[in-house]
Amino acid sequence: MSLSVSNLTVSYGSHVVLDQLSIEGLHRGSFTALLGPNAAGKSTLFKSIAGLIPVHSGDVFLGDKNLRTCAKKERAREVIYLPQAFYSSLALSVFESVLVSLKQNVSWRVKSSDVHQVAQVLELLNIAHLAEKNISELSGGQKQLVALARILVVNPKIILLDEPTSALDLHHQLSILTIIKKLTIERGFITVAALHDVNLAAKFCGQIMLLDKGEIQTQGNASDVLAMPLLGEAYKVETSLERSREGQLYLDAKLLENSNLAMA
Ligand SMILES: Nc1ncnc2c1ncn2[C@@H]1O[C@H](COP(=O)(O)OP(=O)(O)OP(=O)(O)O)[C@@H](O)[C@H]1O
Repeated sequence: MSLSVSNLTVSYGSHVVLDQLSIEGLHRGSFTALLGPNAAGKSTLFKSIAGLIPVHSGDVFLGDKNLRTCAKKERAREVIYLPQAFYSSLALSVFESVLVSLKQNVSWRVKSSDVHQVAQVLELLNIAHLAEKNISELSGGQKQLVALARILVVNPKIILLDEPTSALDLHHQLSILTIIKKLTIERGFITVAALHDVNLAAKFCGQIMLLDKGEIQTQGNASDVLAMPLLGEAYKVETSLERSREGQLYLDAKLLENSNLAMA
C-alpha cells in the first residue's frame, strides 16, 4: 500500500500555491523528507493531504482508496498531521492530552487498554515523568514531544510532520528522528517530515522530495537529491557536497554573492 498524489492544485484566493503537484508512491515503512524554501507550500501540501483545507483539483490515494472522497472520520484515522504550532488545551495534563488524541474519532469510553497505550507512548518518548504536568507548564521542546506522542498513540497509516524538530536541542533532534525512523519501519507508517536541515534529512530519510515553485521538483534517493544543483537553486545558495569520515554525505552551503538578505 502506498501514498500517492496526482495533479493537486491548491490556492488561497488567486494565489496558486500548489500547481498540479504529483508525488510518486511512498510505501509503508518509508521515511521521506519534504524539503523546500520558506513559503514553498510544504504545510499547504500536508494540510491538503490530511483534508484540512479545500483543494481545487487533484487526488490523494492511499493504495486504491481516494482519500479526497472517503468519509472525514475515516480519513482522520488514516492520516495525521503534526502542525508547526502545538494545539492542545493548555489546561489538560500531558497524560490527558495524549488520551484525548487517542479517543478522537473513536468511542468515548476509556478502557484500561487506552490508559496502557498512553503510558506506553509516553515512556517510548521518555516523557512519562511529565505525565501529570499541565501543557501550560511545558517548554517548547517538551510540547513538541507531547505533540508527537499525540500522533503516535493513534497509530495512523500516514504521518505528516511539519518541522518536528524545530524546538528541539541537538540531542533531542537526533533521538526523536531515530525513534520516528524506527517506528516507521516497525509499524509500517508512511512518514513524511518537512525539515529545514538538509543534512538531518539526508541522515535519517531514505528519500527526499524537493518542493519549489508549486511542484515537486525532484523525488528520489537522499544522496542523489543532495548532489543535485536543483537544491542550491531552490534555496538560492551555493552548495558543495562533502563526505564525513564515517562516509555520510553532507551539504555545505553559502550565500550567493549579492544575495538579497530579506525574506521573499
Ligand atoms: N491561510 C492562508 N491564507 C492565505 N495564504 C496562505 C495561508 N496559508 C499559507 N498561505 C501562503 O501560502 C504560501 C505557502 O505557505 P506554507 O505555509 O504552505 O509554506 P511552507 O513551505 O510551509 O513555509 P515555511 O517553510 O516558511 O513554514 C505562502 O505564500 C503563504 O503566505
